[in-house]
This record gives sequence, structure tokens and C-alpha cells, in this order.
Amino acid sequence: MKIALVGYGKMGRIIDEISQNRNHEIVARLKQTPTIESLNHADVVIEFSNPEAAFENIKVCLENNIPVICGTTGWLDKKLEIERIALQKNSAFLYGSNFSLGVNIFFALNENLAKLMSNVSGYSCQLEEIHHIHKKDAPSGTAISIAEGIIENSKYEAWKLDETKDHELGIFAIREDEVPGTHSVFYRSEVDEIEIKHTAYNRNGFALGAVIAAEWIVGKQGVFSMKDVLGL
Ligand SMILES: NC(=O)C1=CN([C@@H]2O[C@H](COP(=O)(O)OP(=O)(O)OC[C@H]3O[C@@H](n4cnc5c(N)ncnc54)[C@H](OP(=O)(O)O)[C@@H]3O)[C@@H](O)[C@H]2O)C=CC1
Ligand SMILES: O=C(O)C1=N[C@H](C(=O)O)C[C@H](O)C1
Repeated sequence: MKIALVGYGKMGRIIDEISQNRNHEIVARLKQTPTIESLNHADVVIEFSNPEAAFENIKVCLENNIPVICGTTGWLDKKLEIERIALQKNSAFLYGSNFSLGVNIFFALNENLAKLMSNVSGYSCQLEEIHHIHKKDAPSGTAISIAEGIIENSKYEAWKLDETKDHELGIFAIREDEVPGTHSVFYRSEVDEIEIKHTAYNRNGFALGAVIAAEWIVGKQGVFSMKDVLGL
């Protein structure tokens, strides 16, 4: 498969190595918005850039009918517009706030726990995410996905950074050293606490998941998520 990497930083470099180990050809390594020429006949684009660049990058690829796997976080206000373009152009788009297989299992676990906890009184929920000091967005895309999973399955109506009022789910975002990504969900009562936690030891799991998603999406049309790829 011919893969174009749009965004070639910490993630792009690891995806490059994993893709080659899986016998794919990297036909472009870009640090700016692509043109059809610079995409060099790619079968699929893997996009890990930054919140300001993602929308335009994805739009160019979809308009040229190249499927896109996007891992960039912090641009979700424009996601509906991208999904509309993907459908209109009969192209394919998949966004994942976190491509690690473990986190996608964690998402399902979190939704089930939220359902269970909504049947008992006396517990309140909070999220915490810890990332490296270079991260541009807060809260993390993963924390937003976790919060959405809780909101769909509980009394919480919205999420908010830091301190909250009733029916708001608090997310605490901590920036520390070179932490690759740690996410915890706490349910606390007067007498005890339940915690579920995912800790990424490095970025390899994110990168592998993105390559698996790219292998899966080629030849498909529509808007997808990692749930489709993993059959969850
Ligand atoms: N979904 C997931 O599983 C994961 C998502 N992420 C997300 O992925 C994104 C990238 O993370 P990471 O690789 O760590 O970040 P980096 O900052 O290391 O890399 C970003 C890259 O994008 C390049 N870039 C800048 N402007 C553009 C542009 N207009 N078009 C294309 N590329 C551009 C940068 O180039 P230059 O250096 O020249 O500025 C750099 O090479 C972030 O949003 C992060 O939150 C990260 C890990 C996992
Ligand atoms: O910026 C990062 O590094 C990460 N970003 C993603 C997010 O915002 O959730 C995924 C992962 O946690 C690493």
C-alpha cells in the first residue's frame, strides 16, 4: 500500500517505521498542507499534524478522493464539516482521538462502567489526563472521547475543564515532562473510590493502531471510527 504521511513529527516518524515493517511504501512525508502532486499517488493518507492545520489537510485529501486516517486532536469543532465533505465526495474518513488498541478497549469499559454507576447513588465522576509539556490542546482528544462515553450513559450533561457545577463532568489536564499519555476515570463516594486507568508506555501503540486503520480503510467509502476497525 502507498501511504502519504501528512505531519511528520513524533508520531509521523514512528508511523513511518511501523508502516515499512508491514511492507507498505511511504510515498510522501509532509510538514505542510498537501497538494495533489505532493501526495504522490498515495492510496491513503495518515494525518498527524496540529490543531490549526488538520482541517485544511484533510479537506485537500478528501477532495482528491484519497482516504484519510486522522489522529490530530484539538480541531473537533470542524469535524462535522469534514464528514460532510467525505460523504459528498464518496471518499473515506476515520478520526481516532487515540489509536491504541488498549485505549479503544478502555473506551468500551468506561461506557459499561458509566452505565453501571448510573444505577447507584452517592458517586460522582471525574477524569484526569496527563501528557507531555509540548501538547498543544487541552483536554486531550482521548479525555473528550471518554467524557462523551460517560455523558451518553449517565446523568452528566456536559464536560468542563477543572472545577464543575452539578451535572458537569470535570476533566483535569496535567502537563508533565515527556509523559506519552495517561488517562484515569474516578468514581468517588464518601466511603470509597473506583478508578480505571490507561497508561501508554510510549507512542508505538498509537502508531500501530493508525497503520492498522489505514490498511482497513482502503477501498471503503464513508465515515468511520476505530469501533468499526476493531469490530467493537
Ligand atoms: N490519535 C492518537 O492516537 C494520537 C494523536 N496525537 C495527536 O497527533 C498530533 C501530532 O502529534 P505529534 O506527532 O506528537 O506532534 P509533533 O508536534 O511532534 O508533530 C507535528 C508535525 O506536524 C507538522 N506540521 C506543522 N504544520 C503542518 C501543516 N500545515 N501540515 C502538515 N504538517 C504540519 C510539524 O512540522 P514542524 O515541526 O515543521 O512544525 C510536525 O512535523 C497532535 O494533535 C496530537 O495530539 C498524538 C499521539 C497519538
Ligand atoms: O498529544 C499527544 O501526545 C496525544 N494526543 C492524543 C490525545 O489528545 O488524546 C492521544 C494520546 O493521548 C497522545
